[in-house]
Amino acid sequence: VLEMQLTPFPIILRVALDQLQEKDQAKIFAQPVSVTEVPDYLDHIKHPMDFSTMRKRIDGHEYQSLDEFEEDFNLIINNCLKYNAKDTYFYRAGVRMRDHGGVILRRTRRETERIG
Ligand SMILES: CCOC(=O)c1ccc2c(c1)NC(=O)[C@@H](C)N2
Repeated sequence: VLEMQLTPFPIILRVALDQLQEKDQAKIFAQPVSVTEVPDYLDHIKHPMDFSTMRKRIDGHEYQSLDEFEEDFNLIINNCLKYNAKDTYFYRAGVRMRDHGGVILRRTRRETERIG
């Protein structure tokens, strides 16, 4: 039986975002990369993204689907893997977040669309 999720969509996204941020204990993905700390960041990264911006987009009802939410998550990861050299702490944190995020987002998608 096709069973759609009864939980409001913004709640589902906030729970997923909280689960992603649990995997960012160092909070390196929590806020926009500081252009004072990293002056050349915006020369390389044309579409910055971070978890606080994603939270604002949830509150502003800017995500119409889980795909759109995942698109911003993938932006965080791909920006990180692009800007940081492979032998850096940041790059390795990006790889780990990509892997953790995949598990969390797959579970969220499965729980949202239940076909019983
Ligand atoms: C206080 C100094 O902070 C940083 O240099 C810094 C802080 C956070 C960062 C970052 C750099 N680079 C990044 O690519 C993303 C993952 N986060």
